[in-house]
Amino acid sequence: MREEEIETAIKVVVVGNGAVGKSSMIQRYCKGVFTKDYKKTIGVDFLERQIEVNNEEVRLMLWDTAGQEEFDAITKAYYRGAQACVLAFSTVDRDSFEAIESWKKKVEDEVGEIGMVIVQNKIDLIDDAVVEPEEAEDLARRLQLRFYRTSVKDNLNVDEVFMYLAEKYLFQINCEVEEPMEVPKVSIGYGLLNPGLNNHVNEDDSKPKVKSISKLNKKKHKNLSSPPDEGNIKLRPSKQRTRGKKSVLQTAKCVIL
Ligand SMILES: Nc1nc2c(ncn2[C@@H]2O[C@H](COP(=O)(O)OP(=O)(O)OP(=O)(O)O)[C@@H](O)[C@H]2O)c(=O)[nH]1
Repeated sequence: MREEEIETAIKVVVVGNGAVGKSSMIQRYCKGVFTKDYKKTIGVDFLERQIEVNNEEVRLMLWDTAGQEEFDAITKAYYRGAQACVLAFSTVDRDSFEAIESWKKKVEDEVGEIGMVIVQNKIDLIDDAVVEPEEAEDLARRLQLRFYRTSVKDNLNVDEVFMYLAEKYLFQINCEVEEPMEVPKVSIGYGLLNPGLNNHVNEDDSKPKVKSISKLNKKKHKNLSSPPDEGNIKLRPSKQRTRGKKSVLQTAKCVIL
């Protein structure tokens, strides 16, 4: 098989307290839109986007999970098979910041150690911030995770978050892609120093391929081998997601932090 025929599929779960902007982030990234309306996610939702990383086609499957504890039993079943994770909190919600570690644990309890990133969203509301910049940076340092500040509203740093996770994952499975961006694990001041970066919506640029699965509509979800209440969610992307081409997912040989 020629190398260019191989396509990688990465399951990314986006977790964090309610209303931190998880759904908005995924919608922004996959559809290029932002809406001010808040519609609580019930259970899980799913979108995907195909991107190119280091000349390699990568299909990102982004799983949007409900932030409310009442949905924990449902959402954690969907963590299984995840290869990367966004831990999100909001600039204007102290509780959401303090919950980051417990979100990390919830995901790791299901899937073990995977590539993760901490995201402080709603940085456009920095004037009303309830988390000191150093606190967030300290947390990221302590957990040894890359840290991004984003504004989904202003489309700031959203692409960078997912690109980082994709590059990190490719590095892990191929051991030949360079670790992205030679910056410390805490990527601070990014959005603040360069507020013009990516602050516009341009759907044509990204030409995302979007496939949505309505909330809790499991039957339509071709990626599942069994419904979540059976507690046995498995991704089978090789044929489904790669149109019959072999996935490189099984070829993992090395791990980096
Ligand atoms: N100002 C500002 N508002 C944002 C931003 N991102 C999201 N929001 C708003 O925050 C609210 C909650 O966003 P959602 O994306 O629904 O939050 P969620 O984390 O998916 O919430 P749950 O489904 O309850 O878990 C919405 O009103 C969004 O418009 C941002 O970057 N800046």
